[in-house]
Amino acid sequence: MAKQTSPYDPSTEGARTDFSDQMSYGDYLSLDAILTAQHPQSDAHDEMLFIIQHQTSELWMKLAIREISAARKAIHGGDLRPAFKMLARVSRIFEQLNNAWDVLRTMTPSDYTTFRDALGPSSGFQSYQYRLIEFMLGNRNHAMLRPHAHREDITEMLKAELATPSLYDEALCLLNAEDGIEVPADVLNRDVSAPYLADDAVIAAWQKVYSDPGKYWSLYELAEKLVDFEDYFRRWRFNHVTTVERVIGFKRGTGGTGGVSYLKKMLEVELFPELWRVRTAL
Ligand code: HEM
Ligand SMILES: N[C@@H](CC(=O)c1ccccc1NC=O)C(=O)O
Repeated sequence: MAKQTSPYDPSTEGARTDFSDQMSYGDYLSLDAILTAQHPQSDAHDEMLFIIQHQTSELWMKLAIREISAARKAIHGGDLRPAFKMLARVSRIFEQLNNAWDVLRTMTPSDYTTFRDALGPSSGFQSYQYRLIEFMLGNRNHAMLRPHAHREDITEMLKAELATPSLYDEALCLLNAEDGIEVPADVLNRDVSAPYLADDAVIAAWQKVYSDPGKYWSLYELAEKLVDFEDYFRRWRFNHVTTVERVIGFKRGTGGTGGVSYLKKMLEVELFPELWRVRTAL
């Protein structure tokens, strides 16, 4: 007969068990707030998946914003090593977001239509953290402020970002600070709130860096970190549009856009245009 053993009790080796007046795991992480923040608008089984997918994406975006903001500050101060670490982390965050589409893809059009109407006019198009990330990276379109007009605090925050040099503006400023490399004054002194337009002289400046990586190693590494990040960002956009086509076909979006047609147009956006164009010149 098998010997009867009682379940192991971790408190015998000192595991703490009394949190009546000490901070516990749930206290530290505010789990009561997070785990009671799911409010499905229907009885559909898949709506919880949809909500948690978006909430976790917003949490990762919160971290990405913090890292991009700190990286931009470090680049501004010429302190590249911490900036590299933070940009590498942002790429990994987007890799995480890219992998998360695999979970959402388990939701079929039949599943989604059971609760799509309950979403009303709400849409990811109104994600202010997503818009902030786009603005920080330099994709600055004032029309994207409009869905936030009903929230003065968010509008102010997004407008403040539009008035701040983007991550790429800071990279170009550093590029210009390098001996023997020049970025045109009209690029450096541009209206930072306007969309960035590719410039041939900036391609030439990056070309110097890529033609002699040993001499310009820090700028070379910075450029590659930015390209790496844009690569992951493009993959996020592509995964999104492919999932959308798979789930709603060519229906209009709840946000009012053409849906897939709008998202395909967004695939054309280039964040760091000269870093892609310089490759043709090498
Ligand atoms: C079945 C899943 C999804 C569908 C069918 C869907 C559909 C759409 C559509 C049609 C748009 C265009 C705007 C509109 O008219 O509504 C859009 C935009 C957007 N969605 Fe989704 N989406 C899905 C999942 C997600 C997820 C998981 C996220 C992550 C946060 C997300 C974030 C966004 C963002 C940020 C935009 C604005 C993109 C831009 O302006 O470039 N969506 N989505
Ligand atoms: N735009 C989607 C709805 C949607 O996906 C959505 C709705 C509310 C909150 C987040 C969403 N995700 C991305 O747009 C649709 O047209 O079905």
